[in-house]
Formats: sequence, structure tokens, C-alpha cells
Amino acid sequence: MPITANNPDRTSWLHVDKNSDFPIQNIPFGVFLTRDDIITIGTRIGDTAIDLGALHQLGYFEGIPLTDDIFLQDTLNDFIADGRKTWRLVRNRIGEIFDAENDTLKSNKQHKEVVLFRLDEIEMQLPVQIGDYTDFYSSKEHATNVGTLFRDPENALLPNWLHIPVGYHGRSSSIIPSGIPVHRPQGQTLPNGATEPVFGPSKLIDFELEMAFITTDANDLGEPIPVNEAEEYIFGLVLLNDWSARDIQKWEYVPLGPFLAKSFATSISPWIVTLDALEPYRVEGPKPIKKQLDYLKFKGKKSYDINLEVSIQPKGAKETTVSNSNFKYMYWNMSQQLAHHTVNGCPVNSGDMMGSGTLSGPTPDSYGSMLELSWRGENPVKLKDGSERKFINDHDTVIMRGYCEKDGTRIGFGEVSTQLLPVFESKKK
Ligand SMILES: O=C(O)/C=C/C(=O)CC(=O)CC(=O)O
Ligand SMILES: [Ca+2]
Ligand SMILES: [Mg+2]
Repeated sequence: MPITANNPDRTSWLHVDKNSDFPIQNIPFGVFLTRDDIITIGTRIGDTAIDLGALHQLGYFEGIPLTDDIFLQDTLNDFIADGRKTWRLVRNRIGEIFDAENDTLKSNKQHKEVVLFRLDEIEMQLPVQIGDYTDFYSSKEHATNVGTLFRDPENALLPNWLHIPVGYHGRSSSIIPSGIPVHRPQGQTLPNGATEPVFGPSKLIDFELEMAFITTDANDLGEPIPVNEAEEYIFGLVLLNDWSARDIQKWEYVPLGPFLAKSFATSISPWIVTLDALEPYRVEGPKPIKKQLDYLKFKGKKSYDINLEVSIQPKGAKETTVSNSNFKYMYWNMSQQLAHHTVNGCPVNSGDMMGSGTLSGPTPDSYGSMLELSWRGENPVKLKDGSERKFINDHDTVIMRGYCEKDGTRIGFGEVSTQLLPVFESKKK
């Protein structure tokens, strides 16, 4: 079935700014709270949010096999479980409904009143209930930089890294949508030169520039997903900021990996851009440096050209872009990650989320964390307001954005924007 929703020549009867991340070729999925306090599943064209629950009730999805309440839910999990064919039918239909040449909804004032919302009338929610969250470690540059800074510059990349898409299991309970602030965590650290740990606020709060893919129900217990089928089970992608407390991490991570240094918060952008929408932006990824085992060998282009940037905005000041990177730098692609994740038969469910790992590129201006950008604090990053950052200060807002652009069509992810607040003051005594 062709992805007619991606037709680059189509325009919409809804207004779309020239540089919008959300032209009619995007059609992402999200969950929002409306002005009437109703939670619904929706999409977005330009700066108009579209209530898919209302559209469905009014009969606009006739002919597509959907349950009556599929969009009247507070998460996308059930819709995602319906599978790729249904996602494509729905996106294709939305493209038709909002096509500049289609008058049906455009000329129906009553319908438009219940279907369309301005962005300031809605509040974006987490788009899925995330059952399991895994974070990979798939940028060679990031793994090399962290190995250099945390361990041994001579053997920065650990021996398994070129053979395995390394990952760890994260916490889903602290995943939050863009706009929800995060408190600086407290924990155990080992101060330089000390032999005993101390307890207190982390002094080294960092971001990690990542993307994440959301899966559908993919396999039964015991059943691996072949690498060349893996994309069938990927619904779409979001931007992800894997908040990290570097001082806590350095002390706790041996030998089982990140734990409390990462689990205090993970922020994601609220609109899931489908893999179908990203189809025109497929590219080849980095060439394997070492022979890869058969279950990780794939055919065709499995990487995506997505420009990424990170800004820091101090309270009351302008933001400064501190990093420009790209999703295509990832050494292990999503298909390899999903094949690896399931090769032992571990089931993946609708709404599971897999982080890419920090997306550092080859040049210092493309590093995806302050640890790397400031090189452990040795080269502070200058901001437009004249201040400097080694890591993130209280009241700073970290903003990540991402977009694809080719042949005059641009689609994007919007942003994930999160303010860091001081340590939580407990009201319990
Ligand atoms: O100990 C290390 O080498 C580093 C671990 C991480 O920072 C884990 C992580 O979140 C992976 C990533 O984002 O790439
Ligand atoms: Ca990470
Ligand atoms: Mg995190």
C-alpha cells in the first residue's frame, strides 16, 4: 500500500508556516487534553491540533477497520497495537481530509468547531504508556568519548562495543513529556581524592541528546525478530533527553551500569513522528568496522537523516545552541537494536520505548552531552548572555529539536524542552 500521506506536492487548507515542522506530509500522533478537559488522541498540521476522536465519531475514517473508541483514549497503545497497515490507512486518510482540494471538512463549520484546536487551547500529554524503556549506547563517538573521560583513553571503546548494540534497562516511571520541569537529584558521590562517599545534590547535571523509537506488539516469548523485519514493528520516533547526573553515575555504574544517575527523569517530545513519514529521509549509516554476526546483518538503508540540535536557555535570557548533530551518525541502527533486543526471545510490547543512546557526531560541535562538549568541565561552553556552563545550572532550560529536509519538504519533531529546578524540598517531615 503506497504512503500517499507523504505526497510532497500536497498542500493543506490549514495554514502552515514555511518552516513548520508539521506540514501535511508529517501527520504525527499524540495525546492532548482539550479546553473542555477531555483527553483525546490527535495529530497536528501547522499550528492546528486535530482531534482524531472527534473526526472518527463524525465518520471521517469510514472504511478503515477501527474500534469506535480507538482515539478516545489517554494513550496510543491500542492504536499502535493495530499494526502498520492501520497506521498507514489512517495517515493516508488524514492527508486526504486536509488536502487543499478537499472541501468536505473545510466547508463544514460545525465539524471544524469540534475537531480543530489552537495549540494554546490544548495541553500535550505523554503519548504512550511506556511499559518498558531500554536505552542503547549506539554512537561510536559518544562511547569513545565517555570511555576516554571515565576510564582509559588508550582503550576507550570496550572490546564488546563493535560486536553488540550495548544497552541497559531504564525506568519508565520517570519518563515525562516536554514542559514538565525536573528537580536536581541527590545521591551518593565520591569526591575527587576521597575514599568514602558523601550524600548531597548532584553537582554535575547533564543532558543526553537522543531519539527513541516506540514499538508495537512484536513477538511472543521465545521468538526473535529478524533484523530485516524489525522496521515493521516500529511505530515512530520522538526526541529524548536522557537526564544524567555524572557524579552519581561515575560512582555507581560499576559493574552493572547506570542506575539512579539516569532514573530521576527522562524527557520526550510529545508528537510521535511515524517511520512512514520518515521514509523519504532514509540514508545509509556508517560502514561496519568489524564483521557483524549474521543476526545483525541487514539489507538496504536503515538509517535516517534527522538534523538535531540542543540549546541551553538560562532563566530570563536568550537560548544558545550548544550542539548540532544527526540521527544518521548512529553506528547501530534501530533494526539492529530491535533484532538484538529480541534475539534471546524477550517480548517487545506496544508502547515500549527504545532510546538510541547519546547521538554524538564526529566533530566537537556535534557532541550530544555537556560531559563531552565541555570535556568534563575543562572547556566551559560560552552562552550568549556571557555566562559559561560546564554542566547544567538550576533554572536552565534544555531544549532539543529535530527535523528532516529534502527537496523542499521539511518535517520535524517540534521540541523537548525541560527546565532544571533546584533539589526537591520535601513537605513531609
Ligand atoms: O559508562 C559509560 O560508558 C557510559 C554510560 C552511559 O552514559 C549510558 C548511556 O546512557 C548511553 C548513551 O546514552 O549512549
Ligand atoms: Ca543515554
Ligand atoms: Mg534518564
